[in-house]
Amino acid sequence: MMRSKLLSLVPCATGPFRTMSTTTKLTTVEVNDKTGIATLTMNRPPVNGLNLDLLRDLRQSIAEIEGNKSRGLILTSSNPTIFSAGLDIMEMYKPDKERVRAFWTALQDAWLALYGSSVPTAAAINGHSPAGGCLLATSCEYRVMLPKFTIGLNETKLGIVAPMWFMSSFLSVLPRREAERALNQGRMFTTDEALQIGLVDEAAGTKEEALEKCAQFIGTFAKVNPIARALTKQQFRAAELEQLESERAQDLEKFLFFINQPAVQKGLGIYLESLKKKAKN
Ligand SMILES: CCCCC/C=C\CCCC/C=C/C(=O)SCCNC(=O)CCNC(=O)[C@H](O)C(C)(C)COP(=O)(O)OP(=O)(O)OC[C@H]1O[C@@H](n2cnc3c(N)ncnc32)[C@H](O)[C@@H]1OP(=O)(O)O
Repeated sequence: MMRSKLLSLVPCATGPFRTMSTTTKLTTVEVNDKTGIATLTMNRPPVNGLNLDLLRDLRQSIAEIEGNKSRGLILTSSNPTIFSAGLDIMEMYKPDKERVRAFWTALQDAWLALYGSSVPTAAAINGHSPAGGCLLATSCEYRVMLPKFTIGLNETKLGIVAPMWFMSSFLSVLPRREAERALNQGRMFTTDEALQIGLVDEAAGTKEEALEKCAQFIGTFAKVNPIARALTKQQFRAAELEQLESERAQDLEKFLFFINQPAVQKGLGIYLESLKKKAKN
């Protein structure tokens, strides 16, 4: 994919300074040349639905951030009210056989890249973050969320099941008892509830403040040897990463089998209709 490079002056909390910015249609990577921190912004209107293209783009941007020696990665959204609406249901509803395989593979790749990233990661959750959106946020090491939005793994409410590795990310943040209950209930947490339970680390009043708090978290590693930090993180996350690596073919087949069940297709169709009806009103 062609990626246009440009230098831009962008305002930020500590004043305007130069950032190196790489833009594709669906994500933007901006590296602050003072802090060395990269901001990875999802930009797929209307709701940052994670489709094949956005997932591939995300993975490519994560690789780029690791390759350009950034000091950290902050994941956020260009949409003022939605971090990500999760997986694009259109990829799973009446799917094309080949595309849906590529879609799930791209999701596995994006998760492996983000959860296993060698750089410190933080999510500035500047909008709603259901299901796959929550997966992205909980794959990061730190979360700062804006008020009056919701976050959680709501899969059971849609009649679908979050795979083991979705649960791994959730479990790396929440105690097992809380994670199990929330997943079984398909519970969406408000910002206040998420803060209280520890699903997010901090609240912020504005996106700029959220980005600043994420940058402060990444700054806590300034005096830590980066190789020792990266290896320590990878040791913590190795079991979950290796599990998906070694079972990704079976995971794909399980997904395909499940998603092609008539009852699952019917449920997704009804859910899509309800979303569209709500959007019209
Ligand atoms: C044991 C073996 C297991 C194997 C695996 C089996 C199964 C696989 C499970 C996979 C796990 C799934 C993870 C997911 O992420 S599923 C997606 C879940 N996401 C949601 O439930 C969110 C739905 N969306 C919303 O709640 C809202 O849209 C919102 C994000 C809160 C934003 O609200 P608002 O600003 O009011 O926007 P609208 O609702 O009006 O939406 C605008 C248009 O966007 C369409 N939309 C919204 N979300 C999605 C989506 N996720 N996918 C596709 N399209 C979406 C919506 O229909 C509107 O479209 P329209 O303008 O054309 O009407």
